Amino acid sequence: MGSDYTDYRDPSRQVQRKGELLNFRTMKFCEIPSKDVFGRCRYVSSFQKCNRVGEGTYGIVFRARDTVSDEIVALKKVRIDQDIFKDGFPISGIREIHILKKCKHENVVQLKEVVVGNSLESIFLVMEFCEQDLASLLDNMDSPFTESQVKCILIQLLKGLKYLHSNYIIHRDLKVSNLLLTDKGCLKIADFGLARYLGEPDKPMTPGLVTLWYRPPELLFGAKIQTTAVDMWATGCIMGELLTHKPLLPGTSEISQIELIINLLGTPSESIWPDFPKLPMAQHFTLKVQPYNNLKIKFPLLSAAGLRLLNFLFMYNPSNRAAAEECLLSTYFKEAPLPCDPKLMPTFPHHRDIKSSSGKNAEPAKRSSTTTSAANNSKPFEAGHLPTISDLLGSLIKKRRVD
Ligand SMILES: Nc1ncnc2c1ncn2[C@@H]1O[C@H](COP(=O)(O)OP(=O)(O)OP(=O)(O)O)[C@@H](O)[C@H]1O
Repeated sequence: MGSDYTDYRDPSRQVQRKGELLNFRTMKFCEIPSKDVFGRCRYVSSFQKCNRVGEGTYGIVFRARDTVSDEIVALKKVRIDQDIFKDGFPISGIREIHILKKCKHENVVQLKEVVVGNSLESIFLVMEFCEQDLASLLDNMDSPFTESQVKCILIQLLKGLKYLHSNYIIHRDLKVSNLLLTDKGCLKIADFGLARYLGEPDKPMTPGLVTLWYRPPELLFGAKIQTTAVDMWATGCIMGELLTHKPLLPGTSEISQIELIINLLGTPSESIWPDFPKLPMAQHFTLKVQPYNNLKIKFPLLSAAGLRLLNFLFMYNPSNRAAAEECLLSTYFKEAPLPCDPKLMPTFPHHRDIKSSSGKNAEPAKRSSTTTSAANNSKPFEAGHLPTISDLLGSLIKKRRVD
């Protein structure tokens, strides 16, 4: 390695050199291994914005056309604001790039490239385009999914999760709006802004991250360590939502979320969950006593195998909760009605084709990227030196440190 590993805190050395990255744990520069260099980023002006398809906490997503290849893609503008370095790790956008770059599975949304606008903060993820997300689909469907469609969706979700978990990636924000569906019936897990590698970082993870309705009891009771079981609880909530066509546990606060869980599954106890009394919040709450598991009442039409699967996903003790691989072996997927083939999933009307609010649908995406105040304050990239992803990450980290 040719890097001199100079300490970042040396004031004469605070500029990242080409091909280097600041390791923010050691605060030293290190050379980027060639396998991790993604190539030069294109400008976002190579894309023509068609319409906005979604907006989440961390970014706006557009349907766009690659003017070079003519391909339709999803362009997610990464929102770069105050949350950099929050809980000791760079912003969600950087996490998302880092993790998605490593993922290659048909049930995980594919990151094609990262493109840049006129400023350092203007960064876009170019992803394969998916015509639907399950949240807007559920909101707009006249009749619920059939059970065989639900099974088809669940199997794909579980395959995607099996891949992620076997690669030590925890998604941490599974919910219907983060599950995309192509017109070919292929489900893709998206939005890796909160994803983490299992066991990383060393310090405890923030417990309040997973969206409330999908948040598992261990996080509600303040567990600091998160495992892949977090995603499996969310999978149980998604299974319930797909079957009943409405959110299963729509709590309005952490307390009401805990109450809804207890109403459905009974009160947790040390006998079924030995670590429970040790959790920080377990000592603060006096829990309502509810001795019954009401899953069978909530899902009267679900087969015994379906109920077994749901119960396995809803184990209070995260160590006993079903793993994705185990769920895929469930009898539920082998009994009638059998899961439909993804190719036979119906094509649903496209509900998200909202016209861009500016009314300038065919404007190049670059236009919108230059209107943010952050963009206006920033130095444009020099012509002839398009950054690499590593340059971008390094610049962002440096900027925030200096700020
Ligand atoms: N690849 C894609 N193809 C089509 N639509 C997409 C794609 N990625 C995201 N979307 C749409 O944009 C919405 C928001 O995207 P995403 O969840 O990645 O953003 P976010 O800011 O991280 O959201 P959240 O608030 O859930 O954290 C999704 O619900 C979906 O409707």
